[in-house]
Amino acid sequence: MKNIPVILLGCGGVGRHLLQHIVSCRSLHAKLGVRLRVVGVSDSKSLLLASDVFTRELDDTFLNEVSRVKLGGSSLKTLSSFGLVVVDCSASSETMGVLNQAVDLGCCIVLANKKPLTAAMDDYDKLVAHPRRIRYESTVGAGLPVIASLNRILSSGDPIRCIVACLSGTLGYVMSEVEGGKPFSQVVKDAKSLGYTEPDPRDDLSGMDVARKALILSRLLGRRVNLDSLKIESLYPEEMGPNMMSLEDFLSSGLLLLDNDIQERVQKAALDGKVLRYVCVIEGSRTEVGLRELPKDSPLGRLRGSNNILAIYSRCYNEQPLVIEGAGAGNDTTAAGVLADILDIQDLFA
Ligand SMILES: NC(=O)C1=CN([C@@H]2O[C@H](COP(=O)(O)OP(=O)(O)OC[C@H]3O[C@@H](n4cnc5c(N)ncnc54)[C@H](OP(=O)(O)O)[C@@H]3O)[C@@H](O)[C@H]2O)C=CC1
Ligand SMILES: N[C@@H](CC=O)C(=O)O
Repeated sequence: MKNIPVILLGCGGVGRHLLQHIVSCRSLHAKLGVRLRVVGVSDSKSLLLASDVFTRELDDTFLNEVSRVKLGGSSLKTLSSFGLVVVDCSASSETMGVLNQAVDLGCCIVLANKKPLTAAMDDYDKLVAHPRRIRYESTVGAGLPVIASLNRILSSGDPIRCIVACLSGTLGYVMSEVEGGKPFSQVVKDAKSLGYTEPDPRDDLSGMDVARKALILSRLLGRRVNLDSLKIESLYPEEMGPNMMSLEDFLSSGLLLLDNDIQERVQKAALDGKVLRYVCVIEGSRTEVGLRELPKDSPLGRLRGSNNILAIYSRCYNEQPLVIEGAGAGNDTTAAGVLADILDIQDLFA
């Protein structure tokens, strides 16, 4: 039996679901000859570690208790009486230090968190220096096989010319719901409660979350670019940003101020038989993300709900792109993608 020690950073929607998946897949993993030994779990305030991370693990009853405590909105501190793959399911840029140390110690890293991969180029280089030891499939398209497919194309020497994609579950859901006449403010809140948005939905509405995904893909294609070189369209004005307005005020009053503008844009597009989609284009040295008016019956225009779609053009996929489409957000599917990443590096464990 292979033992894979795991430390989980971040135990919110995705992290909690991941723990539940790990516990419920015990018999499946046993058949595969693998055991995921969760030796540590952290939230923003505490780190729970098994008493000896080399020989012990947090047992399943305790992992279920961790999920229950986090579902109830409490801090892991409440369980602190109770010690490798380092799994980052936080949405924080502050995990970079721990991840760097993990790299130095030769640990494996699995990320749902996009921020470490979109930090400065030097930090990125260090993180991905050992490609066999890092997986980050869920950072783009949640559980969809986006990174794996791109890696296969690239490793076969097939140059990727262009990627056109809708990469935000939140913005996909929001745009297709407002088409049906629902107010923008309402559907953004719905997307948050469905687990599609980032902890602060302004990360989605500013285009920043899509830009991070676009940057991860651009860097995967070998481009030495940073976030500030991307063209990004925000759906709200600067004065509603996190530095100027609290999240509570944005959700309760700021969002309402955006309803009319979005409705007008949706109606204007509809007059020409078009719909609005938040699109990412990576072509040559250009990487940009923003709202586009697209024909209703185009592949991107037909996209519904939180689904993502990517069309990849290369020498082999020239006229007809390789298309990847499916659920692109949600705690469950994201956690499943993270779990698959952990299993994907099982060959590195005895
Ligand atoms: N939901 C989705 O559809 C998808 C999400 N992702 C990514 O998954 C990640 C997690 O999302 P989600 O679960 O929804 O977010 P949540 O806000 O629900 O959870 C984030 C967790 O991270 C913890 N945390 C915050 N800062 C730190 C830190 N410095 N060290 C350790 N833990 C920390 C929080 O602690 P506390 O509980 O104390 O606040 C919380 O437990 C995000 O990066 C997101 O972009 C990726 C693809 C799809
Ligand atoms: N907030 C993101 C979640 C996945 O990365 C989205 O809406 O796509």
